[in-house]
Amino acid sequence: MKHEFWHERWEKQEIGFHLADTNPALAAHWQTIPVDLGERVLVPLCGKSVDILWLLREGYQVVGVELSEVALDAMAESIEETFSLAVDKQKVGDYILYRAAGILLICGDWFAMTSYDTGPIDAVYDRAALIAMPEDLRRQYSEQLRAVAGNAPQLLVTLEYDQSEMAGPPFSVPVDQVESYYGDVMNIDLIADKDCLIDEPKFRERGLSSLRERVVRLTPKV
Ligand SMILES: C[S@@+](CC[C@H](N)C(=O)[O-])C[C@H]1O[C@@H](n2cnc3c(N)ncnc32)[C@H](O)[C@@H]1O
Repeated sequence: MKHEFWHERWEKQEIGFHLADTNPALAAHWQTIPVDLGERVLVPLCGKSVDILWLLREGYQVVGVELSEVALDAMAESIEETFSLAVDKQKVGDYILYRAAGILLICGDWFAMTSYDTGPIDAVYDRAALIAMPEDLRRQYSEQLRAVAGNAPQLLVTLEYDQSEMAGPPFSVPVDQVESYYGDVMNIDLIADKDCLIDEPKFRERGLSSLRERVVRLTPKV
């Protein structure tokens, strides 16, 4: 997707993907990810996800990457309110960095990011990031994730539906596609699979006849 598409979503607040509450899949399954408290969790394409607040509350450090300054201004405000701390915002090179103890939010293009920008990553939480990418960008997204986070374990929430019934985003990304992106170096375990069309009237209105949410755990092959 062009950057303009996402900037416009945030300017117009057309952000149907944003959840007011912690994603139940994160709360239910994060403990199955081999990462210790205090370690650094990367949240690519983070928007203003309240899942970041959950990870911080649990005791992890968080690195978020997001294109939209509107989103990260809102994220920084929630962090300040929730944890009563000041988030420092500074333009550094091509990025705007938001920093506080244990928190780094990078405003910039994911595809330009390096591991030098993010620092070392111990685990990844991908909700609505891989599935926000059209098919022609998905491999590049996964290669970028591997470049930035190496083989860090990952909790990935994906959706599967008949792509001919609805144009994304979100796009349908079946588990075998996840396997094709990461399976050479990661074990791919399907840890939850639910029919979620009943909870998603807006997708029913967009023409979907079936929608499954799949939670996938990726751990490095030894
Ligand atoms: C579907 S939203 C998901 C946001 C968040 N993960 C959540 O669960 O609410 C995708 C996000 O990716 C951001 N994004 C899209 N392309 C990007 C890029 N190239 N670099 C950084 N962020 C990007 C968009 O601005 C948008 O906030």
